[in-house]
Amino acid sequence: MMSAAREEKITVMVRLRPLNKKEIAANEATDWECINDTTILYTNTLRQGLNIPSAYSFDRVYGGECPTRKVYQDGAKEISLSVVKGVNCSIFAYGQTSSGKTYTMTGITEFAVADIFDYISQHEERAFSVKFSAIEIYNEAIRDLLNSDGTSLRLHDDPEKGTVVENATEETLRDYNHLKDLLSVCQAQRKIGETSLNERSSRSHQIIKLTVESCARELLGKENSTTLMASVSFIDLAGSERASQAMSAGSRLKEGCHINKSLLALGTVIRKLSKGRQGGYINYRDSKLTRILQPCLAGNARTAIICTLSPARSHVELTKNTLLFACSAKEVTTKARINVVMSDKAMLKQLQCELARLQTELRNAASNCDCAVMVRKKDVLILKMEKQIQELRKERDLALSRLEHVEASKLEDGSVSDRSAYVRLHSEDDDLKEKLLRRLEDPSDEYYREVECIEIEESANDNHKNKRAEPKHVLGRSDDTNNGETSVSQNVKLRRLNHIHTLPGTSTPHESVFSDLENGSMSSCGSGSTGVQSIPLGEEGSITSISTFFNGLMEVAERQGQVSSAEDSGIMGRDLGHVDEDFERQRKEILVLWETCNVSLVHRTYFYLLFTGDDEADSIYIGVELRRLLYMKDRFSKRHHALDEGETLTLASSRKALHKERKMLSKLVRKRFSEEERTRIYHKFGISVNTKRRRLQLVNALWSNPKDMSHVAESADVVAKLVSFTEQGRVMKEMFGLAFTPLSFLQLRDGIDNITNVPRRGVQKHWYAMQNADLWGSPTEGCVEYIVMVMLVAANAVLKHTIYIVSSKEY
Ligand SMILES: Nc1ncnc2c1ncn2[C@@H]1O[C@H](COP(=O)(O)OP(=O)(O)OP(=O)(O)O)[C@@H](O)[C@H]1O
Repeated sequence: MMSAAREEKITVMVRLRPLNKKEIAANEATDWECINDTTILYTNTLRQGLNIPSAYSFDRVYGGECPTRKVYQDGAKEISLSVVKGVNCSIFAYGQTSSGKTYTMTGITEFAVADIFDYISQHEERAFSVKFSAIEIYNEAIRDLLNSDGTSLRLHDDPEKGTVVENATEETLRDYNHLKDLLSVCQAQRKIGETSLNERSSRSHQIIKLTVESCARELLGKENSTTLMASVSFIDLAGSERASQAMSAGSRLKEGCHINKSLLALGTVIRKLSKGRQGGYINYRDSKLTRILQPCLAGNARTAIICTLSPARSHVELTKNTLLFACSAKEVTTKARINVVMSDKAMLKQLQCELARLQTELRNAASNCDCAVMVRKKDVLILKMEKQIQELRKERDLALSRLEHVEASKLEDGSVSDRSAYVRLHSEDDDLKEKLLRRLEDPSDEYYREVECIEIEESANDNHKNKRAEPKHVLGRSDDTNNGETSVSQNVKLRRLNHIHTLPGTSTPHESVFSDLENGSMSSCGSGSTGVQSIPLGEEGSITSISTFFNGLMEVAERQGQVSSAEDSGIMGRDLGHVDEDFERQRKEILVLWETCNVSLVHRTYFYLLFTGDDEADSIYIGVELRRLLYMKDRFSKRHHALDEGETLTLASSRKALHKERKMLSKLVRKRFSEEERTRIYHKFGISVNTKRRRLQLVNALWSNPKDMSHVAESADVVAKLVSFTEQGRVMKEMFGLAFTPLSFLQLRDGIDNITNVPRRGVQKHWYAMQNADLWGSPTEGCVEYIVMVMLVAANAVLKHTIYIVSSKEY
């Protein structure tokens, strides 16, 4: 295991030796001067042809008088002692022959080893071992300096350690004296020859290597121990030489060629390394020297190079070459690390930590990618949908249980003995119903006459004739008779209700119901009309309950039955032929608004089929429906408006409810239509009979094009059949959530049917309007207004029918 790499430049030092005896004897001049600790000057400007001397700067520059100890202390000690802390390092000397490499490196090695031993002695808490090995590269062959058999050693490229010399002898150093002995052996073994420049010229590159291992004593021998291991190399290169100067021949010449060749390779590597990435490919395999030195030059090691110089003018070219090499070397960077060797257990533990770290990284990476985010979002969506399904199931069960409760109540109240009897009751005596309907729709019947029952109070600025105008409605009385006591709300006033049919003899009805009629304060708006009817109100002017309201109606009906026998054969007049353009326009507008406001399909169907304009009261309903829808649309369009207290209907909730309704309707398709009918309907709505979800597609297509009147009519037909519109049975209740409406409503409706046997078709739309008024009820102005208006109109209509039936001789 290795720590993070620490990049640093190779430390380059220059050491200028003094002129030796031979040179002095030869009266050699010197042109080199160390002007400070870092700069050396070539002072022979004449020779250079320059006006100023050339200066060379390095980490340290040492003149001839400088002892080796100082060179070691200043530049090599700190690096060489890195070995005891687990960092590889190397110190080597480069220079021409006889420049003082061996002289320098011998001293450096001894000082360094001495300091290493000093360090070891000062750090007893750690157990150290120092191993010594020494090789030389002679004529491109590697020799073991601790082995005298002269066998050439091979180089091996280890994936972890890099290039290693195989089978080199390693001696564990016992002490400093042991080192001295070994150095002597090496010295004796090293190829040294005499040249004209050096009596003891080193003819090989020598590499002395100390490998230092240390471990904390307390962990010694334990499985989880860790060991620091590094090596320091002291490299004494052979000197570059000129054959002419060295006057070498024979074996010396051959040695010189190999030396120069390997030094040339080293110089090339250094030069390329100094250029960084621009240096191009570096072939360390050009020589054994560069292969072995590779870690020192560009790998896991701290390195110091001491370039030795001869001061003699006669060697100036080689000296300059050395300085050029030094200049390149100072640009080279190495990456040293602390080398830790782990025991198996420590390694296992460390690998486990590493595995955990990588797994965390992988998880983090996975969680950051889009795919993972999408999967998580989908999971959340699935959970949400599952929750919704559960809630829908609960709602369904609740609705079914309430429905059963309602039906059970009906069976218990004695009006019908069983379910079949109930159904029969609602479908029997069609002849009678038809007769009654004919009677109701008889245009010659002038039983009713048109009155203005509510005063028109149009604003002068109102360009919309009446139905879209913002109303100021007053219930049951005109302004001139209204003292405010009977208004439903101070703010809710009926401004206008056109063409409401009322009974001509109801100008003095039951006092508890129509007090206004009783006191004769009816406005006489409208030609010849006298009756203004008020619906039953509570003490504070509000509608107390539907029951009260209905009871009032029934009382009026009873009185009418007694007082108007002479008129009962009169006219329940309606202008059936009057379906004005305004009505059609509003109807079309409503069709579009239904779609915009996600109004229930069943509601649309009922409304469409019931309010066709064949009854003049329909214009009231249609006007009110239009106002209601415009109000809804307005509320929906205010996207961020805060819901008023009690307001629950929003665009989203309406959309959701419509979606729910469509799903429910889709479940009825198979039940209500034969296969043949289904095929025909699918075809009509452009749905393939082979599509899996054709039923849902069908209900989705229903009422989807409000501007196509034939589509609207077909949609209404289909929905009417789906919900058994003609039977008004169970399905209608499910669709409209009648299970949630007050029970009294159902009882009232069934009551009036059963008691008076009023033809269903004639009153059902009014009941429908009333029921829906209740369902839509909320404390918003629009809805209250709507409820009041609808109830008034519906009550009037129901009253008409009731009175008619009660007073009818046919009944
Ligand atoms: N700094 C110095 N001070 C005094 N004497 C020195 C110094 N450097 C070298 N010498 C002497 O110079 C001679 C040559 O030195 P050395 O053998 O170390 O050179 P070298 O570079 O190793 O040569 P080669 O490459 O031929 O082996 C030796 O006698 C040595 O004692």
